[in-house]
Amino acid sequence: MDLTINEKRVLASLAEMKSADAAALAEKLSAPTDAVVQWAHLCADRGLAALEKNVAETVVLTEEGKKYAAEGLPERQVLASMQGPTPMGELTKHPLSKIAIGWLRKKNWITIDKGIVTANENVPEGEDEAALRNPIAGTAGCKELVKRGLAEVTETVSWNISLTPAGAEVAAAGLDLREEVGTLSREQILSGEWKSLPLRRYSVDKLPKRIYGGRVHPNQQILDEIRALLFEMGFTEFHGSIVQNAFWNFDSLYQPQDHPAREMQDTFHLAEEIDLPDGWEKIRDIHMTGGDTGSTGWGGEWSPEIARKCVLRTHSTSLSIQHLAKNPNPPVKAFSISRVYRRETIDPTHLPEFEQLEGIVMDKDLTFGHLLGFFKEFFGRMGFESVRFRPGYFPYTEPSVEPEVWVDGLGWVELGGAGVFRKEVTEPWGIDCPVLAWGLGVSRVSMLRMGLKDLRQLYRSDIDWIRASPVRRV
Ligand SMILES: N[C@@H](Cc1ccccc1)C(=O)O
Repeated sequence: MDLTINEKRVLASLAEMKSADAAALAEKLSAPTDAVVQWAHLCADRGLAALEKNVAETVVLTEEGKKYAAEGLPERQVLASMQGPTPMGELTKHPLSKIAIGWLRKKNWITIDKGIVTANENVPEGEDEAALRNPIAGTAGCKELVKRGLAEVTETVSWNISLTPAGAEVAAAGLDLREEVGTLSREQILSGEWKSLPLRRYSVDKLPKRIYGGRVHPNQQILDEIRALLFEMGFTEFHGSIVQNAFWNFDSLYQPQDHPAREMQDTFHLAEEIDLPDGWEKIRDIHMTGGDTGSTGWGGEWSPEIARKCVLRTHSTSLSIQHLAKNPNPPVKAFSISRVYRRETIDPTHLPEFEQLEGIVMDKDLTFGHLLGFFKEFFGRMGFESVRFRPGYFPYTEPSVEPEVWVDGLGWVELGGAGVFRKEVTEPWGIDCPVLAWGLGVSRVSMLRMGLKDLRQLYRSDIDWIRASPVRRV
């Protein structure tokens, strides 16, 4: 029989003690009682020991109960305070009257006649009062106290453990009580000593404790995946400052200075200003008259002061146009994953700070069809099978679309905007071939990939969620 060392120790001690209380056995074995009970149960499973469970109830008075044990129950105290027949109005002035009067009536300790309360004669100690003096579990008095919240019953479990005849036999045959060996030394192996050592058995069906190594945050994992995918598709990456002047965030993108997106409630405006780049006059002219692009422009005034004022970038298209201004010659195929900032009321699907995936492709002979084709390919590789396009509007693109992907259970989900940059946007920088451009909400993609209902989860330091959250294909 493959007894563990602990089972053997239990049997050996029982052989001496015959039968023992678990606590006594625990003391003899210098082990916690719980552990000893567990080992005894293992012996019992093999038919070598028998356990008898005893549940003892003990009654403990609550704080309130202790107080009444010293001062008497409220009804007893109020009764004692009465000197002859008392008007009810008078009696209710006693601080304990609220509790006491009900009990006085129920116990029939008083008689009330026309508002006058008279104490009855012969009011002996009740079972509850006796229990208050001497609480004995199980008595009617104690039950009453428990009901009134004056006492609590706790259960203590004790075990009596004894050897069965089979156990006695095993013990009598002799038990090897040497410590089991968990690791073998080189010497023990070479000398052959290992053959006679009591080796600890491995339990192969026990699960080990889970160890959590470090991991990349699931949201970052998705961002990394998107970057890798775009590099694979031949894109380069661009970066830029979070703080932009209105010129790059709005004006260079042919967004009129009175455009609602530029209002206080939509944008974080800063006190700083940044000077306009060389060639800014062209942008002014385009806004006012169309310059020499053939456009009519927006008309009206255009203020360089307004254009200098800084904002937290509201979209990464502000970086795209700067990348193009620096690289006006084809081909350009570049992307950026950047945080952008908008004044949003925080809710499960809106945050004032979120990531955008911005992309531009510039080359001779590119068409709108290439843009749609790119999305089919890109989203397909991201795990979204169906993509469709809804007409959209942006001041800087024509035509414009809003790509949507199909998500089972949600339907069509809008992911951002895209289009072909207008000549009002490209011509000032000497760009003369088509530029496909898009900006997508990456957090949306993350939510869909992780099956999240609340965007905020992505930014919470919720270690359990981070450990458990799978990043899956949609
Ligand atoms: N900037 C747009 C997205 C977009 C980018 C480029 C072209 C067209 C649309 C947005 O933030 O929603």
